[in-house]
Amino acid sequence: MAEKLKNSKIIFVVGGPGSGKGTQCDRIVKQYGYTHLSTGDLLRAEVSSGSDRGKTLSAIMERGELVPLDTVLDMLRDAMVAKAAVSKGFLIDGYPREVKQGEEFEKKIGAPSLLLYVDAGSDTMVKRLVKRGETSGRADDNEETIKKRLETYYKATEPVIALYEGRGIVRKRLLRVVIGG
Ligand SMILES: Nc1ncnc2c1ncn2[C@H]1C[C@H](O)[C@@H](COP(=O)(O)OP(=O)(O)OP(=O)(O)O)O1
Ligand SMILES: Nc1nc2c(ncn2[C@@H]2O[C@H](COP(=O)(O)OP(=O)(O)O)[C@@H](O)[C@H]2O)c(=O)[nH]1
Ligand SMILES: [Mg+2]
Repeated sequence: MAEKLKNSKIIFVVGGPGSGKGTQCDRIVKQYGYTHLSTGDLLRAEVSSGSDRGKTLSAIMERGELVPLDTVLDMLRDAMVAKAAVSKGFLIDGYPREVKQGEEFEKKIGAPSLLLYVDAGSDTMVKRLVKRGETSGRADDNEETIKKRLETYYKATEPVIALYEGRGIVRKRLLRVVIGG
């Protein structure tokens, strides 16, 4: 376990593509001052760096698939360690994406105190992502990749929510009720 992260408060933020994870995290940061780390953003930063590793990652992301667990967990841990001294707590957005990711995170870093489940229907998610794609410049915000991302989400990520529900630490936010749309 990373020694520096031993006493950190950890909140997992899980939800489908376009469900509003990033939007909710921004609000929580404003209110509570937590540190927001999005695995998607960390991966996109690696892609932008033009490294060989970034090229491999980019191809996987454009297919709407999950990148290898070790890659994403190493990146996430480095980012957390870098902020450990100044952070009141971590909002981990987009991780775990599969049950195994949760298990490995707990072995190497620690247990979450909460899982925030950002829920939205698939029609809503698709609509938002297509709209976001008009300006986001993200290679995966196109209809074909969006479809694949949704499939990956329902198959690999939904079981994560059931796992933590069993522990009684899931909180659900119905965004349509909170903000509308
Ligand atoms: N924890 C992870 N494990 C494996 N692959 C990941 C992980 N996080 C992100 N990725 C990869 C696969 C995703 O399709 C891609 C983009 O992730 P992300 O930015 O979280 O987009 P998303 O489709 O879940 O939601 P959104 O675009 O709404 O933020 O990066
Ligand atoms: N109408 C509406 N749009 C939202 C809401 N939350 C997020 N969005 C929009 O939906 C898109 C995806 O949101 P984002 O926070 O990036 O979701 P993420 O992919 O889960 O991180 C963005 O264009 C947001 O502006 C909401 O509650 N209502
Ligand atoms: Mg996001």
